Amino acid sequence: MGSNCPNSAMDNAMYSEELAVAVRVVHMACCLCQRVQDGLVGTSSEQVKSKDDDSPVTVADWSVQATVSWILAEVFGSQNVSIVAEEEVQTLSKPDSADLLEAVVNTVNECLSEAPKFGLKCPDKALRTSQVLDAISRCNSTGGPKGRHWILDPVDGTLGFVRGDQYAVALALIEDGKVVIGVLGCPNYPMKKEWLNYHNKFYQAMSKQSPPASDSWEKGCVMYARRGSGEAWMQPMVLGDEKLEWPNSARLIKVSSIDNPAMATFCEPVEKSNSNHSFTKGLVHSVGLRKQPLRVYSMVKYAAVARGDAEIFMKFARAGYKEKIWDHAAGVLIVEEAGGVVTDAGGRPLDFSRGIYLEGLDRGIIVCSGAALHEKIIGAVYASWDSSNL
Ligand SMILES: Nc1ncnc2c1ncn2[C@@H]1O[C@H](COP(=O)(O)OS(=O)(=O)O)[C@@H](OP(=O)(O)O)[C@H]1O
Ligand SMILES: [Mg+2]
Ligand SMILES: [Mg+2]
Ligand SMILES: [Mg+2]
Repeated sequence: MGSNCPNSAMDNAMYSEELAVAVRVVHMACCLCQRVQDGLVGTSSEQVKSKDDDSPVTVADWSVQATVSWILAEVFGSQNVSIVAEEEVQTLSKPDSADLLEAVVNTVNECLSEAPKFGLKCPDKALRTSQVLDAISRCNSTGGPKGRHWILDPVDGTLGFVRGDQYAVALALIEDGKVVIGVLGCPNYPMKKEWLNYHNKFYQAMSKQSPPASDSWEKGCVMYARRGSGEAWMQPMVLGDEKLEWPNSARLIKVSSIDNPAMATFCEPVEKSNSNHSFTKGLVHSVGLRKQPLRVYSMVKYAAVARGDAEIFMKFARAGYKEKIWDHAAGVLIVEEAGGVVTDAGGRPLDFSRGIYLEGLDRGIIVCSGAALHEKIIGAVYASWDSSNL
């Protein structure tokens, strides 16, 4: 997987600066999110808003989008950078959002002031409100089949984020419709799965051990991959107050080698409204999976498959829902380069070339550690679809 790119050597040289900047800015974003989440959990916060579709958005979502947008424009030149990202400024610009906007501006400036620790340039002076709003609203590209586009989900799994649980920062680069770089920051997904927080459900399902006593443990991680390299990497997340020297240490990650369904772990979205749990229950049963599903917020599900903590991730959204490219681009590339297989339920690769949606997606998304499990799942979808009422 992933090594079928004919120009891999050339591509490696071509994307090295983009990858280095993307990894660094995702580390910065992870620190930002961790600070906001620490301040959010347990408070009845005014810092969480509802969007038109009732989904949550927070200070962290806007602040990460502004920070990443500002850094990419600074390094590559704003006229050269096209960014497709989730958030808009409407809610933030409303008169009754003045406090929220102030919190975003402060959060962005605090984060950007730390850029030099990550080997990036910080602004000469703090950004003004209008500059922060510009940075957010500049991310209004719609991608497409030609040219380079950055794809950003500033906080994926915002629901998990506000609940003090798993979430991810996802940044990818597509060129001519193909994902060429993927970076996934997972601030609550420790380097070792045994260290998952004892209070979260993911931990309870995966581990029976106590979390480490030390507070300097590697609580979060950042994963990344470059198309065609056949390699995916993971670094410990850097805590904001630590002395840091780049390059950060990275270790190779690989998908699991388990291909026996009875031994395999399957993950899926937490919310029933985001994926049909009863349909996957039937599939899982017919394929012979025995373990309870791991319900995890966000693209941490891709991360879990990429580093071998789980073998399968499936998502079947309700009919009519169109998956967005920022919810998948980084995760798909990292899983593929780590040796896994990602397709729609018809067995076709996901198409990132057609704007902000994964147009033409056949029913759902199937992510597997290997071809054998993947074939079994696709076969089971075919066998059970007609009777599923989906
Ligand atoms: N109705 C519906 N159906 C399917 N998918 C939806 C739906 N609504 C939202 N979303 C998108 O799901 C993203 C979160 O997906 P997850 O797999 O993490 O789901 S869950 O939070 O674990 O339930 C979530 O990403 P974020 O908004 O970045 O959190 C959404 O883009
Ligand atoms: Mg998302
Ligand atoms: Mg999001
Ligand atoms: Mg959202």
